[in-house]
Amino acid sequence: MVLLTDDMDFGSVLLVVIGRWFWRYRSEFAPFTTALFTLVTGMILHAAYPTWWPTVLILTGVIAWALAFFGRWVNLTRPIERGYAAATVLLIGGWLAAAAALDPFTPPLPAVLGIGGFLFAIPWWAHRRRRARVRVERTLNAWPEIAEAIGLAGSRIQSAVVDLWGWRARIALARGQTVEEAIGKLPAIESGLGTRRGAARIQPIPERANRLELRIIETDPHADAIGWPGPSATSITQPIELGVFEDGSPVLVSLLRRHALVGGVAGSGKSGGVNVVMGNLSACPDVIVWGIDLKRGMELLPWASCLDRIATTPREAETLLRDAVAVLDARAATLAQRGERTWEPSSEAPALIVLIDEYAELVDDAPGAVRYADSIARRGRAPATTLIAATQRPSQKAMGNSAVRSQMDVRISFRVRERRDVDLILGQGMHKAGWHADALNAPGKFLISAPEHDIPRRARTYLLEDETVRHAAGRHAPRRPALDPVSETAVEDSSDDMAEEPETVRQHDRKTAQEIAEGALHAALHDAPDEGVSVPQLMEATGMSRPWVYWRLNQLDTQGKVRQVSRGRWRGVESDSP
Ligand SMILES: Nc1ncnc2c1ncn2[C@@H]1O[C@H](COP(=O)(O)OP(=O)(O)OP(=O)(O)O)[C@@H](O)[C@H]1O
Repeated sequence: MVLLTDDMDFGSVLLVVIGRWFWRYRSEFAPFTTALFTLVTGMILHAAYPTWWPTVLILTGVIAWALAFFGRWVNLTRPIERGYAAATVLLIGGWLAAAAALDPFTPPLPAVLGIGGFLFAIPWWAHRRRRARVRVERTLNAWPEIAEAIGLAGSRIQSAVVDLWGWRARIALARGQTVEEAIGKLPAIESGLGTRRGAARIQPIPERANRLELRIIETDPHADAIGWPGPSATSITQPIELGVFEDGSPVLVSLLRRHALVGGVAGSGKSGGVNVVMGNLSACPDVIVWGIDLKRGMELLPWASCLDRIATTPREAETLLRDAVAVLDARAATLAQRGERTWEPSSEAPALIVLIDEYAELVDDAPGAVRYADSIARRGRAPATTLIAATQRPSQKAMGNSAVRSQMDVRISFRVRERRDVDLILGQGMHKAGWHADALNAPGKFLISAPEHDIPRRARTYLLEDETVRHAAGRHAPRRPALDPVSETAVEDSSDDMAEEPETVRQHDRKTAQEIAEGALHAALHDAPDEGVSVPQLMEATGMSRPWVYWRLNQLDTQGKVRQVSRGRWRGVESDSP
C-alpha cells in the first residue's frame, strides 16, 4: 500500500507502484525480461562484436550440455526440467549467435524470438514447483505482519525450502519466546498463513531452544501411491529412505549392523517394502545381499541380477544360512586376530545381509535352518552379517521358537489384523503405547520402530513398479561387489565339510541367481507358444535386464538352441532341453 500526500509527485508514485508490481510478479514476467535482455544483448553483440558468433555458439553448446547432464547440481532434479533448461539455452544462444552475425532485426529473427519466447514461456508459467516457490516467497515476505498478529512478534524466517508436499521454514524466535508457545499457536499460524486446518506442524531444533522448523503440508503425501525417487544411499553406512511420513518428511533408517523384521498381513505391502530395501541395497557397493525366497523366487527373482546368491528351496536355504554363519565365524576370528571390534564394510570387504521373504515358510520347510538364523541374529552385528526377515505374523511358532525376533533392532509393521499382532511385530506393550498398526488403512502404510524412530508415526513406502525394479536391477547389477577373500574361503570350507553329500546336491545348493535366471529363460523359451515369447516377457520371467536377455538370446541363437519366430519373438528349438 502506498500513502499519497499533497507534496508527492504523482509520476514518481506511479513509478514506485509499477516497480513494486513488477518486482512482486518478477517470476511471471521472467520470460518477457529474458526475451528483452536477449534482444538487447543481440543488438550489442551485432554492433560491437559481430565476429563473436562462433564463440557464442560453442558456449551455448557447452552450457546446454552441462545443464542436460549435470543440472541436478543446480537443483534441476527432474530430467524434464534439465531438458527444458538445456533447450532454452540452445534457443537463446542460437538466436544470439545469429543476431550477432546478421542483425537482430533481420527476418525471421524477431519472429523467432517472439514466438519461441512465448512457446518456452508456457511450461515456465505452468511449472508447479516454480509456482509453489513463488507462493511461498510471497507468504514469507508477509511473515513479520503474520507473526505480529499471532503473538510471535520479532520472530524471523531464516530459510525456507519448497518440496513435493508443501514447504518447510526454519524460524528464529524472538528473545523469550519458546517452541512450546509456538506449538500452542499452531491454529493461529494456520489461519495467518491461510493454509487448510491441520496443515502446519512444528518441530523443535534440538541444538537451539529459540529455533524451530515449521512444516506446511499442502498435499497429503499418503493420498496416493508414492513413486520411488531412486536410491537414497550409496553405502550401507548411510541410512536408507523407505518412504515418507504423513508430514512429508523422509523415513530414514540405518541397516548397518542391525537386524530387521518386517511384518503385516498378506497384501499389506511387505514385498513392496522389500523392493525399496533392495532398490537401495543394490545401489551400495559395500554390501552383498543373499536372498531366501521359498515362494519359488517369486518376490526376489526380479532382483536376481543384484543378489550374490538366492535360495528358493528349503535345502538351498539351509545351506545358504549355514554359509552365512561360516562367514560370520571367519570374520569374527579375523577381527579377533587383528584386535578389532567391528567389520567396517567397504567394496573389498562388503557387509553381508541375508534377506528372507516369508520367514515362517523357512521355519516350516527347513527347520534345520533356524539354528543358523538364530546364530546370525545373536552374533552377526559386529561382523556385519545381518538378517532382514519378512513374515506375515511373527508368532513364537512362526519364528521357530528361537531368539531371532527378540534380536531384531528395526521393526516395521504394515497392517495387521489383530491388536496382539502389533506386539508380536513391534514388541510387547507397543499397541498400548499407541502403535496402532491394526488401523493402517492402505497397502504400503507402515509404522517403524528403530533406535532413531521411537514415536508412532504413520509412514508409507515408496512403490516400485515392475518396470522400475527391472530398470534399477539392470543398472545396479554391474556394480555389485564380490565376497572378500576371508568370507569366500569360509564358504568354500563350509561346502567342503559337506563333502560326504552327493556332488549334485552340493552344486544345486550353491546355485547362483544367474543360474536361476538361466533356468527360467530356458523354461520360458521351451514352453513358448508357436508365436514365441517377447523380450519383455522373457525379462519378466527371468527378472533380468533387457541387455542380459538379448545377450543370452544371441548366444543361444548362435548355438542353434533358439529361433526367432517373428520380429522380437523367440522360441526354444525342440532339441534344446532346459
Ligand atoms: N507403497 C505402496 N503404495 C501403494 N500401493 C502399494 C504399496 N505397496 C504395495 N502396494 C499395493 O499393494 C499390493 C500388495 O502389496 P505386496 O505384494 O507388497 O503385499 P505383501 O504384504 O507382500 O503381500 P503377500 O504377503 O501376499 O506377498 C500390491 O499389488 C501393490 O499394488
